[in-house]
Amino acid sequence: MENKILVDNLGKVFQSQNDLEINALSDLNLSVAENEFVCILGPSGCGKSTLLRIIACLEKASCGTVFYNGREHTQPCQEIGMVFQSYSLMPWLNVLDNIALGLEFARMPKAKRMAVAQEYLDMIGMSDFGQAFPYELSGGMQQRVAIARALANNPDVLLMDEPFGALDAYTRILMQKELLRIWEQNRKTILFVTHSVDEAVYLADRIILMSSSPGRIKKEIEVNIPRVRERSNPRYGKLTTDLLSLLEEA
Ligand SMILES: Nc1ncnc2c1ncn2[C@@H]1O[C@H](COP(=O)(O)OP(=O)(O)OP(=O)(O)O)[C@@H](O)[C@H]1O
Repeated sequence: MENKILVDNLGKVFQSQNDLEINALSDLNLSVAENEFVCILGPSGCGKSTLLRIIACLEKASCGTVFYNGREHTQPCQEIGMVFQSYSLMPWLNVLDNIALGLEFARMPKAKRMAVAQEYLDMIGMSDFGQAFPYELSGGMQQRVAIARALANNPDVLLMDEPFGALDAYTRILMQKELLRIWEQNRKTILFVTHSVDEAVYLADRIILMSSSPGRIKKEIEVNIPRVRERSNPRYGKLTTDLLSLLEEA
């Protein structure tokens, strides 16, 4: 399989307010194949968000290179979409206009982009909320809209930074299923950051376990459990337990 994303020898040092150096990422090498679903799991502060932000070109690396489709990736682009931890909706736009925002930037005609936005609104189970404004929605609903907005742009690669962290358990499971359905139907490449071992085991083809100070890759684990994965499957339970103990050491 071809590499979609290749991260070569990446390092990131931040300068703190009191001029200390924070070694956020060091010696990081990672490849994500076309159509692969990769989860990044690791303790708080190990550099997961920084890694995603560098891949999206929202942050500069201190050293190393990111390649997209074999070419050095140096500028944010529509083909690589990102969903953040916080909802990041435009408060002055209603839900449909928020979802259609990227399509407007891409100069899609209004009628077409509204139809696409409605399609994704239906997908997230919020068909009747197109005219609502973000302040009228719960946190979980806002995050679903942010996910619909990212998907509506039809990116080739989707970078997702703990996108379901703020959702209630029931909605989270629904969204996980929905994301897998979309990924299988559209064969996207997904790099997904999560704190949840269960979420990583449910979603990923491969799990990248990171350790902190400095953030680096500790282990890569292929998840060879057929989908749809059942949480009652003993292999699911065993992998979850193994990952939890690895995380304790991370
Ligand atoms: N803009 C910044 N300036 C200074 N230090 C930063 C900055 N952004 C991140 N850091 C530091 O870099 C390290 C990695 O942060 P990052 O947010 O990438 O971790 P994370 O694994 O995503 O954490 P969490 O799981 O809690 O979201 C942390 O020590 C953090 O304090």
